[in-house]
Amino acid sequence: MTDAHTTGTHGTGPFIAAIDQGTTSSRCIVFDKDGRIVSVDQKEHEQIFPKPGWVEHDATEIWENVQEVVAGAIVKAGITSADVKAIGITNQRETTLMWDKNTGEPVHNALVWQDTRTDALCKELGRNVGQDRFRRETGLPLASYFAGPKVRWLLDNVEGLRERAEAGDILFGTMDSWVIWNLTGGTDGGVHVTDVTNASRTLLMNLHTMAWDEKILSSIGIPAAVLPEIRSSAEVYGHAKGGILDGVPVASALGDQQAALFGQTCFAEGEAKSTYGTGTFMLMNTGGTPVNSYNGLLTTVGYQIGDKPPVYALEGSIAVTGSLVQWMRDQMGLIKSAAEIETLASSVEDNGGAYFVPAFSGLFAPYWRPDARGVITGLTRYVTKAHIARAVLEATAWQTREISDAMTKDSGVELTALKVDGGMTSNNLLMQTLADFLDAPVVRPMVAETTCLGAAYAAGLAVGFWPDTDALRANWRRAAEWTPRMDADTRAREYKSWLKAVERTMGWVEDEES
Ligand SMILES: Nc1ncnc2c1ncn2[C@@H]1O[C@H](COP(=O)(O)OP(=O)(O)O)[C@@H](O)[C@H]1O
Ligand SMILES: O=P(O)(O)OC[C@H](O)CO
Repeated sequence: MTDAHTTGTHGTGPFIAAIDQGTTSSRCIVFDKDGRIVSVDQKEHEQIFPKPGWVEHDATEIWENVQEVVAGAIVKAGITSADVKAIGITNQRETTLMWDKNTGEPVHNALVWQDTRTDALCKELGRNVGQDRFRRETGLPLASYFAGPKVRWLLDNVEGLRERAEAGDILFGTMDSWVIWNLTGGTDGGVHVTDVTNASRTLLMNLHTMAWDEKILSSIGIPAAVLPEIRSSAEVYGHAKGGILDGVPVASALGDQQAALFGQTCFAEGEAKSTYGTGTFMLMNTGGTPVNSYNGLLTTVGYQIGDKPPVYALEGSIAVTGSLVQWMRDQMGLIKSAAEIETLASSVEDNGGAYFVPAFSGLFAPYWRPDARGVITGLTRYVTKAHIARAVLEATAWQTREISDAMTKDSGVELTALKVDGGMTSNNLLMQTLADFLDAPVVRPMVAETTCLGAAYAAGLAVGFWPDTDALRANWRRAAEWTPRMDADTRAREYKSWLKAVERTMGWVEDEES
């Protein structure tokens, strides 16, 4: 397992600690009042692939890692719990866990957001209940990506679980709920809560009332007794019990993509960010009313600060971006490190006619097609591995362009600049390609850890560490900017070829296989 240990400039206290429980790792970052990083600790966890399309995490390992990285970050910062005014939580979204509230033991590994085992169940629910109902009430298409069908799968497949759940012994939560419950005492009085952003990814929360939707619960077949209480994203849920941060208020929870929106200070309607990690997620703040999507985006909650009204967002989710680079490294052996893809792709002028659509687990936004699978198209003898490397980077940029087009159609807002963050943004060629394909500037902030920063900001607001969102805006500083250089004809021609390549992915998996 790889661990990252970074210690930045020490500010003067007090501080806010943020925990990011992500898909590949858990990390804890301590921030000072200027939003600067004081210390970081990070630990990866095992990715479990029991069958093709199935992805699981061991939640006990994750909770152990969380405790370790929290202690690591606090020790590296050279501070104590007295210096930490609040803890914020952010997390991989949709990943679904059920555990026994009397023992604290998970009943099964967590089912990860990428897991496609509920495809058939979603089709069945679509036939019985209707796609439109889910879209209308929850803002989401009925897809295996979301938590609700995963809960139903666990209830149907773990022996005796439904009876235990109906008897009130079992709790369900996304990773925010699991971390907060454990942090606040677990079996010794842990609080069972989630926030509006995480709840908005379950297919179970009504987007208009911000409450669990009883009709949907009964149509999926989930007993209300397992559900956490839905709270705002920034308020004190409880206090840490035991551990190095004993007594510190636990004061925020946000899904990681919403946390990045918050950390990028996209507080005004029309402001958008895109985060480039394992997958890529573009979110646009749409203000106080949910905007329906007619172009394959998700309507979701952006954040809610205490008792203020919720702020909504439109989201374009791309399942495979950074993980395609990992695939080139680990499965294909064409590069030795993720960073090497830039050197390889830069050794050629263009893609040599090749297009790579990484529909490895179907296509997410804007298509939502579980039957799609990956293709490399346009191959001739001319094409080298360098052209393929270029096509890999272009795939991320074109998928962003498709989502940006859908956002403009749904919101009426033209993208004037895109704020970016995440591991892939260290790739200059990718960032330039993105500006070229979007025909808009791409800007990266000084603090690239926007996910943790957003959770820290929300926790800090909840305890009065920062007075308001204006104070947070003042901390945002630009570190780099890429401006478009591609001529309009080339862009239009290339986009057309990309869209043709996307068509080739569809319908690969026959109904019964998917
Ligand atoms: N220089 C690079 N060029 C392209 N992709 C990169 C580069 N560096 C890292 N990545 C990709 O970024 C991802 C890691 O980013 P990160 O933001 O830490 O992801 P996550 O939070 O989803 O775990 C990996 O999938 C990796 O392949
Ligand atoms: O943990 P990440 O950064 O891969 O983010 C995962 C997303 O929250 C999935 O919806």
